[in-house]
Amino acid sequence: MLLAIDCGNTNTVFSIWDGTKFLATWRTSTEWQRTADQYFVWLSTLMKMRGIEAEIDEMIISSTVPRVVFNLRVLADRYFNCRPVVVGKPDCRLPVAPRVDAGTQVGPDRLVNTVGAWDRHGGDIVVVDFGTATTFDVVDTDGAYVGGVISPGVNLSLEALHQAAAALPHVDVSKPEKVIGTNTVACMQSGIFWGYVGLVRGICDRIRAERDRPMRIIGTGGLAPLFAQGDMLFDDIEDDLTMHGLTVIHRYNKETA
Ligand SMILES: Nc1ncnc2c1ncn2[C@@H]1O[C@H](COP(=O)(O)OP(=O)(O)O)[C@@H](O)[C@H]1O
Ligand SMILES: CC(C)(COP(=O)(O)O)[C@@H](O)C(=O)NCCC(=O)O
Ligand SMILES: [K+]
Repeated sequence: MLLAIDCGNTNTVFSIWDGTKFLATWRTSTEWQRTADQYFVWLSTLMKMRGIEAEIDEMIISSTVPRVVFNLRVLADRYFNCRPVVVGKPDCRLPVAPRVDAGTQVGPDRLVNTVGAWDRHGGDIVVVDFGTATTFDVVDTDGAYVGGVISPGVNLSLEALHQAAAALPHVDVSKPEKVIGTNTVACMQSGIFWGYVGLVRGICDRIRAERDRPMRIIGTGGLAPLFAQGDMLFDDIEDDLTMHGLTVIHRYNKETA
């Protein structure tokens, strides 16, 4: 069985696969101090509760936080007796090499999104991923990652407002009834919601214009469905795109070993 791990700056998602069959997924906060033993206790408890008996013998990791990879490698070695494939490391091959400036370290999550989108839809795609940052990953006609856009994440922006302005409270993101807010919270929610709708729309339009061809827009991340209520932003919303990409990269590395 394969354990695929997508470690973002806020949350780490574990998912378990029997070949291409999805079995289960669980989410924990990202903390680089967490040890292999802690991961194992947490994961094995959840697997037992779900009645998943078979043993994990393969692992793939994508991590935007370099420090957490050490303990995840220990987890693989100590408990699953395997050597993980780590996206972004020289010994992890990608189906199509990225075309970016020499020396650039592309976020592994963005490479994985690109591979997942290419496998499902072919090329000429933009993946919009609502994580800690909101990223736009552009997939060329041949499936290569050819760059994109990094914007501040939705919750990060809300938190920054709260931190920097004494009179602005912590608020959760939601779709406001009206654009013109008549209280502080409604004003902030409008700024974030309609601001991000405009940001996504504007950046995607400019990417399409720069590439001068139709591009399919795929939204992913927990907040994609919320922003899709504001405008026709996405052709598809695929919550499992990063995990799918991880399984594709894992299979590719196995087959080309
Ligand atoms: N369905 C959701 N509703 C509200 N907030 C969400 C939802 N899904 C994720 N978030 C928030 O969005 C932010 C990014 O989450 P996540 O996608 O896990 O980021 P990352 O991949 O960078 O770790 C976090 O602050 C998280 O709490
Ligand atoms: C842009 C990111 C911070 C997004 O991370 P996330 O929101 O998924 O935690 C991450 O992909 C990253 O650290 N990228 C490195 C720079 C780059 O992709 O060009
Ligand atoms: K992500």
